[in-house]
Parts: sequence; C-alpha cells; structure tokens
Amino acid sequence: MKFDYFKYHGLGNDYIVIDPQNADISLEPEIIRLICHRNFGVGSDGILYGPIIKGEDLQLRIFNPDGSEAEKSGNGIRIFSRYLFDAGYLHSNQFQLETLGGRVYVELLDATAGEIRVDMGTVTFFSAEVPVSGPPRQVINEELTINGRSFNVTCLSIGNPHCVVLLDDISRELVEEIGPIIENHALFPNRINVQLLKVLDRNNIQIEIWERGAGYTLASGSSSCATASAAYKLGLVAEDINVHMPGGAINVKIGQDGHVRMTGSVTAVCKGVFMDDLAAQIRDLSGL
Ligand SMILES: N[C@H](CCC[C@H](N)C(=O)O)C(=O)O
Repeated sequence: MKFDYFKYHGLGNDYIVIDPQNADISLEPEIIRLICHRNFGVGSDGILYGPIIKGEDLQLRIFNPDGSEAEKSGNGIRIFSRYLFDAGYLHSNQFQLETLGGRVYVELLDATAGEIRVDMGTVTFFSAEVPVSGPPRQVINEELTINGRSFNVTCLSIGNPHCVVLLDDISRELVEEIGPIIENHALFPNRINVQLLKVLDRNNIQIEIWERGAGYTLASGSSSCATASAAYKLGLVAEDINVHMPGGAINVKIGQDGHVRMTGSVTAVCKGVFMDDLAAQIRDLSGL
C-alpha cells in the first residue's frame, strides 16, 4: 500500500514527510496550510518534501505551516534522514543532503533509536547575509525596543535567519508576546526565527522558540545551533553546548573549522493516507 504521508517528531517539533515517489501533490501554500492545520488537516509544524532525486544528490524542501518555504530545518533534516533510512533509500549511514540553505552532512549514529548527527554548516552574523536591514555590520549585542522594552539581540544565519534575545529569565509567555513582533519586524526583510536565550553555565543553555511561519514550537534544531553559536560568539559558553528546550535537549558542537554539528533524537509517529474528503479539498485547491 502506498502512503501519502509519514509523521515524525524531533523533541516534539513535528513534521509530515511527503515523498514525491509516493504522493502526487503540488505544494501550493494553501495546500500546505490545510495539511498542517491542527484541526482541519493532519496537523504539524511543517512539511518535509523529498527526496527530490537529482543524479547522486538527494534534495529536501522544507515548508512552514503558513505555507512559506524555509531554507533549513535542523529537526527537519534529522527527521528526513530517519525517513530515508526507514524507506530504504540509504546505502550508508553517512550521506549529504541538499537544502535551499546549503548542503548538510548527516551521520546516522543509531538510526533505529533515532540518534542522528548533522553538520549544519557555518553561521554568519553579517547583516547582508542574515539578512538584517541597516548599515553593513555584524549584528551582535544590538538594542531592539519592543512594546517599550529594550532587548539585547544578536542575529545570524545558519542557512535560515535567527534573532537571539539574551535574557536573565525566559518564558513561553514572553516569547509568545515578542516573538511575532520580532518575526515580522521591518528590520528583517525575510522575516526571522526568534529565540529567548538564558545561559545556565559554560556547557548548558535554555531557550524558548518562536519560529518564522510556524509560531511557538517545543524544539528547533536550527534554533539550537543558532543560539549556541550566538552564546559562543558572545564568549558566554564553551564549544560543546547542551541546548535545553521544552521538548528536550540537543547537543551542539562548534568545530575549530567553524562548522556547527547538532546531535539529537527522532521519533517515528505514524504513516497515513489522505481520505476522500481531504483529498478532494487538496484537488480543488490545486485546480485539478
Ligand atoms: N523547526 C525547525 C526550524 C524551521 C525553521 C523555519 N521556521 C524557518 O522559517 O526558518 C528546526 O528544527 O530547525
């Protein structure tokens, strides 16, 4: 039986995998919004579409539940790597994937247990590359006023953009208040993912996450890499950092080569088919 989708999560950050070899779906924004909807669809923090096979290369496209496309997703890459293993695509436990935000290198440490390491590449703090509006600069320890309160922000890209807010105390309430304002702020032409960062010690940080195009999530791999890199840039942590999130922890290592390597788990949830009513809605939305 062919399945239309597979569902996995990385520390509670859940994604639907749609494989073009299995399912013939055009991923228009309104179709993505419907499938990801927690009440009217399957429900998820996004869609992973692939593998798109180009010769030897395996490409992954990543979509947020608002229908926008993300350049990179750390949990998404780990989840997709587990799917490739489960679906029998892999001939090795080490391989590379193409994403909109660049090539990443994956190692299945223990695939069935879902322990996967990803070299997410390098980060940049340069405004033009994040991007952040204003004069060309590294965006480090800048002041940003939201709702009359001044925040210290450091912005960077690891393929997708992140705004890290350094605080002594963090909470879900605060990230849900300022996250959407920062996400859509005029400073960020492509919008931005937002994290509140609390440094616990030289090897442990705690974050709360507001994702571009997704909202509050329990965990985020690219956010883990971005916040660890920002804390390291600010001299607040060592190069081996455990990132603690509401959904669990991810280990991030910052290499001497500048590459950021993330290790975390993946949980397989279910596989399914779109039943007639939803399939008809998808067909209507795609104009078929
Ligand atoms: N949950 C993802 C983040 C997706 C990033 C996406 N929201 C964007 O627009 O960049 C992760 O584990 O990295």
